Amino acid sequence: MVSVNSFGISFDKTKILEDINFDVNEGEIVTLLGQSGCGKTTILRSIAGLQREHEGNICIGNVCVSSKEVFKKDREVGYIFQDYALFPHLNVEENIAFALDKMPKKEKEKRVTKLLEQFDIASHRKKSTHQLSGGQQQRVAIARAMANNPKILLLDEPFANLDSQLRYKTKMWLKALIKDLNLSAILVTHDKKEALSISDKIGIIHNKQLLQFDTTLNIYNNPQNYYVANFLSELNLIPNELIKKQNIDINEDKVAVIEIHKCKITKSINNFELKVLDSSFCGEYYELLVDFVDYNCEKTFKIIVENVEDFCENETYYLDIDLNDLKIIAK
Ligand SMILES: Nc1ncnc2c1ncn2[C@@H]1O[C@H](COP(=O)(O)OP(=O)(O)OP(=O)(O)O)[C@@H](O)[C@H]1O
Repeated sequence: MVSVNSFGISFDKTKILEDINFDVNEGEIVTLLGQSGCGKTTILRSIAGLQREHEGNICIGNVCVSSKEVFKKDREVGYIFQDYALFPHLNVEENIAFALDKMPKKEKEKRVTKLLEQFDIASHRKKSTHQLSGGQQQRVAIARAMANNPKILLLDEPFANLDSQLRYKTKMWLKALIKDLNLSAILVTHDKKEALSISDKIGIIHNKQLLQFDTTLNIYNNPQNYYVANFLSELNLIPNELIKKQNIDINEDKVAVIEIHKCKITKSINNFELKVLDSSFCGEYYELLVDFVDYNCEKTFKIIVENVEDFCENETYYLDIDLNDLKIIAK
């Protein structure tokens, strides 16, 4: 288990993160989500012991690993870097063996062979890393991270360099590996779909803080505020004045949101009069960009339709929604 307690960090006197608290249990995949530069990698680096100057403490099992006296071998951490960080001057098997530098030679050879087979890269063992595809490089990086049988796996954007098909396959394969070995895994990504599909729990980082940390379903269904909700779903925002016209209570601290896929467009008259501003082709569907007549949307309001020929910019349409699908949440 990993336990991050009252963690905070500053660089050049600028606070990057403050009072971050979360736990990752065995067999659990936790994803940290947040905008670029919010501090996700910094948290991973601190857990791996690569960033020792920080506030608070980080414990792995019963050992508090923030102190300078604890060496990397005691941390039992495998780290898969965003760009894989393979050594270009070493071949595949040497890259993996590098993680086992203190092991006796015979034992090391056996372990490397086992890892090459386990991660399906045995036929590439003598290749240099630049002769490998992105997916193969990723497997070498994972094999190297797993070489010392870590209990904790840290993954920084591990699927970023893979095409969508390989990304999906690798994600499912990695999830099974983490569950089989009962590892505690922490994943960093920008991709909300990826986070939702692989994680047991999600933490959203914003403005130096961990805004919300919860199980994937809880955080998706009960977002604490608009930032969290908008990070995890494709949402439309309905102006508060229009909501009040439906006799729904809403104050200035709150906003009314609805998932885009729950919004339809109709010609039947209701209070949500719309004008179509633009449309764009998205492959299997079109996206209509609309706005309310007399009420300005703060954000772009999108509606998915199968066909754009039925809609023209100068005609009046109405938003068709089930009011039960509306969520009133904090701003
Ligand atoms: N060693 C360092 N010295 C100074 N500033 C640093 C250092 N490491 C990180 N930072 C700064 O801390 C902030 C957080 O960086 P970090 O890499 O953790 O963000 P991130 O959320 O992982 O970003 P991304 O999603 O773009 O990878 C950034 O502003 C970065 O410039």
